[in-house]
Amino acid sequence: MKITILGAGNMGGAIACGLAVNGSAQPQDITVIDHKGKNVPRLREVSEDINVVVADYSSLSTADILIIAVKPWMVEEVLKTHKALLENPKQLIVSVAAVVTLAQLQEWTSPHQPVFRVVPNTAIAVRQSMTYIASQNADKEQREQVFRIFSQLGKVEFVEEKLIPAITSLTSCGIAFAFRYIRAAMEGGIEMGVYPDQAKDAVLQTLRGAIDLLEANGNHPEAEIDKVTTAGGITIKGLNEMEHAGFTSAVIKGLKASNIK
Ligand SMILES: NC(=O)C1=CN([C@@H]2O[C@H](COP(=O)(O)OP(=O)(O)OC[C@H]3O[C@@H](n4cnc5c(N)ncnc54)[C@H](O)[C@@H]3O)[C@@H](O)[C@H]2O)C=CC1
Ligand SMILES: O=C(O)[C@@H]1CCC=N1
Repeated sequence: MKITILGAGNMGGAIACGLAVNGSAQPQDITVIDHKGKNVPRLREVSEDINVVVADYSSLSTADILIIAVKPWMVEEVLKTHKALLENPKQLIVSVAAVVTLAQLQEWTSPHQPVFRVVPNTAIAVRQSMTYIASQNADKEQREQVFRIFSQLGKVEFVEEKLIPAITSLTSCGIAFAFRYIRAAMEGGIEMGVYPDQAKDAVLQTLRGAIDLLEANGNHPEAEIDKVTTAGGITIKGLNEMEHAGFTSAVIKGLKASNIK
């Protein structure tokens, strides 16, 4: 199965590396096209067998799966510019471009082309993405093919397209929100006299513990909070202070601001 990835940036590069490193695709079956050469050395370091090409679009016509990983506003242009090479009606067109819809992908390819809208996040670089997929004109086997690719790179779920903007906010943008929490907690720790590296370790292991607990027992987070907050104790003082400063409201507002339909 030949996979061409258009765009060797954060997403395209991470997908190529992830697939090559874990052996889910033969590196020689992966071609990465970028119109600039700056990312080539980084990809070559991961695997010398991946075909990394600069502005050579010939593999578009032979790929079984085309993964489009350019900026959203460039998707229409690249698909239209290279339309003559995209004539295989069975080729799976997979776009990771946020805000590009299935209807647009259909319009810019052909009316019966199997098209996929995929929402990963940057943790795809360490094969820990939460990836959501919506598709149109794809049969069960084609959906399974795309599912298999992304399940090598983290957790995958199929969703209806109408959920994609909210899911994008929670996961693709959400990873940045999680980093911001980590940074804020580190800064608090540093102000209290903890060294930065130690503060980072403390926050990361605490978050890991929180995730493992919720996954192990399936509880609602509030049930776990209840186990921590001793009546009259110190945790509730901290939580209430955070809420006075608008913590929950700030998170919800941020998520909604990123929920672009
Ligand atoms: N960065 C993120 O967290 C996420 C990004 N996405 C989507 O992934 C897509 C790519 O984003 P990034 O990888 O972050 O961007 P990026 O800017 O890192 O990578 C885009 C790459 O495409 C290349 N490119 C541009 N035009 C080209 C052309 N005509 N032919 C070949 N290559 C071309 C650029 O040189 C660049 O290397 C975007 O559509 C974005 O919405 C989706 C989810 C998360
Ligand atoms: O900020 C953005 O627009 C892109 C899409 C989701 C994550 N990064």
